[in-house]
Amino acid sequence: MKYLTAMYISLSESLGIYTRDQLHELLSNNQHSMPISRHRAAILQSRVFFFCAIFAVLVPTWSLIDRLFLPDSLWLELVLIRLLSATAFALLAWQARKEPDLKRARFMLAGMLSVTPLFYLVSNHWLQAYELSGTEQVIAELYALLPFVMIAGLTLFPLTLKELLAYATPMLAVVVLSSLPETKSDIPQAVSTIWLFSLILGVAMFASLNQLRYMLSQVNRASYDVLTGLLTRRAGIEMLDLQYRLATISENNLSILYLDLDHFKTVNDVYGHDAGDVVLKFAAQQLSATVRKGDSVIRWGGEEFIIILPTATPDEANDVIARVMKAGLGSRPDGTPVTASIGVAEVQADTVKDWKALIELADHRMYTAKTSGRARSVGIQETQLLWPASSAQCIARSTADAPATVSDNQPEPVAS
Ligand SMILES: Nc1nc2c(ncn2[C@@H]2O[C@H](COP(=O)(O)OP(=O)(O)OP(=O)(O)O)[C@@H](O)[C@H]2O)c(=O)[nH]1
Repeated sequence: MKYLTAMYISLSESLGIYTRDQLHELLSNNQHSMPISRHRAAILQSRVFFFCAIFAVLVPTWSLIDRLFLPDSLWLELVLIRLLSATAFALLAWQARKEPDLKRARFMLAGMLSVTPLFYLVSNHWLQAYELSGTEQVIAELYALLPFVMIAGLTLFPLTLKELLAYATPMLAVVVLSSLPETKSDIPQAVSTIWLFSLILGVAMFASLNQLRYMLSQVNRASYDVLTGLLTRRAGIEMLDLQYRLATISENNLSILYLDLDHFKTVNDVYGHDAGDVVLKFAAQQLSATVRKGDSVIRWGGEEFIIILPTATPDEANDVIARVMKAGLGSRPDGTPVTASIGVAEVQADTVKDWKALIELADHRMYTAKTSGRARSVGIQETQLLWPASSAQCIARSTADAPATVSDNQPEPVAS
């Protein structure tokens, strides 16, 4: 038992699994965030493209070798399936160049991994019908390596355990079926083939999971802001681009809120950067907790946030603002509420040409909210005062009255 526990620990460490979530991320893609799914789709599709393009050329080219060493009738049969396989690979390569999409990527990979076992089953059937010897025999033996090559190829794709099992099981079935011993003397050969295949499969799964783990850590690092846990600007741009395109294609609305915390600099200046961090972190948590599941909150800059609200109408965007108000953004170290100026823009009423124009518009409206006295939102037609006018004035006053510097040992901000 001790030995098994030690093995489990060392396996978890080598796969970088330290939390339950990390384990779930490796088991299935249910908990993968949008940036991860997008990156994985892009990697899978680009690799499927690469290998299918190579196989589309290599598979028919190999028939020159068959031509030299195999009987004519067998060569003709093999050419036929080589051409069919090459066509399938070329089609897959062509499809894999389309926009990355996880469903499509998995489908392409399944296609790629099925062509070779099918090719192997048919070629094996034909090869068995001939009495081959010498060089012919050697060439025939090379065909038997095809499933091993394919299973080893899994190492090149960052896959979850569920996907690996789904892809590997049919291949394992093909190998078991084609190795079934006809006589007692064939048993050792069959066992060693299946054993070798299982070993390579185990190593391939480990390598694939390791690659997924590495990809997850890289994407998470680039996509999530360390302080707030929100999407970084870089990941946010990808999300905006995607959501804008989805809204245009589906003719749905898309609203965005551009929030900038008011007089935030003074928190840093007066109470120190650490206190500023606490205020920022709390405000970010409040925003995340307020939005719906499909919405995204981005840390756009220092104390600037963008909330993407797919399909939201202006009324629904106002509902989100009302929820933000109800939850509050926390308090500054002096007890005054954290307020924000918000610019609202939307795809349908604001006729914009792309997501950049949408952001510019929301930014412009946020700036209008700032210059109109802060603590309010500005949309296409309306301006709403969100916090009582006294809040913003009070903050402005306290900013002016605040001592020049205060030690870092200030009371932490209190959630409102
Ligand atoms: N503590 C902390 N401060 C940050 C962080 N990122 C940016 N800031 C600070 O946020 C402040 C932003 O200040 P300004 O853009 O001048 O705006 P403001 O004081 O909020 O005033 P208005 O936006 O005009 O209401 C700067 O002092 C930055 O140093 C961060 O990660 N942590």
